Amino acid sequence: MTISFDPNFRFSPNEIITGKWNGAKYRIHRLLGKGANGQVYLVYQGSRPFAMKFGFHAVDLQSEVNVLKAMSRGKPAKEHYLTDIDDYETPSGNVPFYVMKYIEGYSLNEFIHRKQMQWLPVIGYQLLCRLCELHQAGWTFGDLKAQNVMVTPYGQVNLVDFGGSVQQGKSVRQFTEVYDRGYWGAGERSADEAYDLFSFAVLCLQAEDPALLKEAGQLIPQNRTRDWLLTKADRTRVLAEFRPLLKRMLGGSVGSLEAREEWRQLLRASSHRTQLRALTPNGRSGWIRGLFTASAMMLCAVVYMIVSQ
Ligand SMILES: Nc1ncnc2c1ncn2[C@@H]1O[C@H](COP(=O)(O)OP(=O)(O)OP(=O)(O)O)[C@@H](O)[C@H]1O
Repeated sequence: MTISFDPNFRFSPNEIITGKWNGAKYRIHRLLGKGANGQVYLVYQGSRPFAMKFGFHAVDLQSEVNVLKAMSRGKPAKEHYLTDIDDYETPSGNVPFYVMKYIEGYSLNEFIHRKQMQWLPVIGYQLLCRLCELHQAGWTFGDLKAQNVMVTPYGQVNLVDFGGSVQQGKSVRQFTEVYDRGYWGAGERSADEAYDLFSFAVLCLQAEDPALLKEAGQLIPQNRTRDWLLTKADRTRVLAEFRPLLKRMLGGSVGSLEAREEWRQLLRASSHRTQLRALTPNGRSGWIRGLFTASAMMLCAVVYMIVSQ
């Protein structure tokens, strides 16, 4: 019998989880995060780290597994994000879980806080790449928000929590209000590329202006409009060059492949300008200028590597 997992229950460090059907053993290390759908732990199999998600409800966990399986199709086994699906047997019944690649890093908000805002265009590009992969496979991510975007210490971007993902053409079933097109009266809650791109644009605006989430959450329904977001887009600084594209995403008039390509071009052009600025003498004193030049050159090197992949 499969049981619902009690949200207040916690596994202890060093507890061994043995899968009922596949027999794989994992050692619990620590809780990585918890949310509406389940708990995610960092576990080890020998010395290899993995992330293990226990679902509060088998049906929700199953739909996440379906997306992850679809995303792995056609890829070599070593590239699969999903590595095991099983049940954990307890005296009161089975608790379903799945095991995935452990993403060592920070959520988008934490990363920006640590690594500074100039990385935002690079992160944006990689996030668009992840969304394109999903869209090309026929899915919509659905619940795109800063907590569901993980950035590794080397600036690589991954999506986590596919609980809100649905096949294109269906209705979006899990969303977070401020990122939701419907909340802004800007379109249906239907799963399409434009739905994710709208959330992507809001996410970018929020990354530049963290107060946006609170302000937006307090708006009365009549004031929740696309125009309100467009005004915010006009105030972007780090993403100033990306404004027209962000506005088209808010307007639903661009597809994800086109957006990714345009973002790539803009990123490349803005990195050239950063490089020129870093190499041009200015009023900064010696060591400050050295630091500035070094960090600008590192950013440009990363951009070069990413856009030429
Ligand atoms: N593969 C992973 N590697 C590292 N950390 C992860 C991984 N998957 C999830 N996490 C962490 O666990 C947290 C909770 O996971 P997840 O978002 O899947 O749970 P949830 O119950 O579906 O949450 P929500 O209520 O937001 O839908 C994430 O925010 C992230 O910090």
